[in-house]
Amino acid sequence: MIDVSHLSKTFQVKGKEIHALSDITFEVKTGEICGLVGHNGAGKTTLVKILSTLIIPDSGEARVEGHDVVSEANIVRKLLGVMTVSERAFYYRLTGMENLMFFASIRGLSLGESRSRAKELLEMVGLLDWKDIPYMKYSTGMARKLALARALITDPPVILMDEPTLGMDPISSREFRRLVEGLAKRKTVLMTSHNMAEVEDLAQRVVILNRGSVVASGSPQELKERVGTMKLVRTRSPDARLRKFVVGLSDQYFLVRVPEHFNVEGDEVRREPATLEDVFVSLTDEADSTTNRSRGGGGWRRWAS
Ligand SMILES: Nc1ncnc2c1ncn2[C@@H]1O[C@H](COP(=O)(O)OP(=O)(O)OP(=O)(O)O)[C@@H](O)[C@H]1O
Repeated sequence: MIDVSHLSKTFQVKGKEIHALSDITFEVKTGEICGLVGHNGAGKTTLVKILSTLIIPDSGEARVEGHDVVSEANIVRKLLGVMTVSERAFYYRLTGMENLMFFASIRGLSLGESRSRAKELLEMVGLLDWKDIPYMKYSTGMARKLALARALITDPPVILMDEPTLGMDPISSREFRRLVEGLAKRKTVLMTSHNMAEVEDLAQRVVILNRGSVVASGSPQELKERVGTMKLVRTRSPDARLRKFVVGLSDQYFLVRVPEHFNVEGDEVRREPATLEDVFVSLTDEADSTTNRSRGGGGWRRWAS
């Protein structure tokens, strides 16, 4: 179980305050997959880093299986499996098997235990045939599966995944989702993602972050019902308010997909129930490109070694 209560975190950059998280509250129950979504810079990674005990919040509280991530950080680390997109997470020249055995041994397993656990996990994620191949030969999908296997070494009750399927092809990411789904029955899973279809497919609970605040949370169904029906309208001149709803261009017209209650001048093309992507677009501001920093900061390396 993950319990986040009134959590805030501010960074100082060149004398300027960046409110990465402001008064965040939500919970994820055991057996649930929670999708954490938000634009670039919305605060997702900051939240995952706080839960992973890598950075400390300014105020509020976060608990993993009832343990405080700040005062009981050592206990929390043992309860977590963390999967990130960091390319530096594995040793390139070592095989999948050797990598997993290495990480198992630093988690305190004996050589024999490390070998059998590594084999068990490689089988589980479908990489047994690749166990003796160096990591540098792995495809993106295989590398992600190995990262999932590593997160599971100690069979932790809580799994945190930061954009786990980034860069994966549709078939690999579907396979990956089924793996996570199988796991999640016994665990608590929090994953960040920019892929709304993936979140809709996997998550029982969705938390939408906008500029560091929770703008909505609930099941995908609840959130979709909240937005209701969307209408597709052909219009000549979408004003600034409509910019984020533009889904295409046709001849001299813009196609905008807006919630039913929006007044838009133009011809209505069709109406459809809202998808999770519609919910996201409706409830969040446009992405702020200035917050799109490079990823994989030093903090994650603590999990990689
Ligand atoms: N170490 C840091 N120092 C200064 N500012 C930071 C730091 N980490 C994050 N931020 C800022 O905090 C805000 C939230 O960043 P965060 O990485 O949590 O967003 P995100 O939702 O994960 O974004 P993305 O989808 O691009 O990964 C951004 O404005 C970011 O620039």
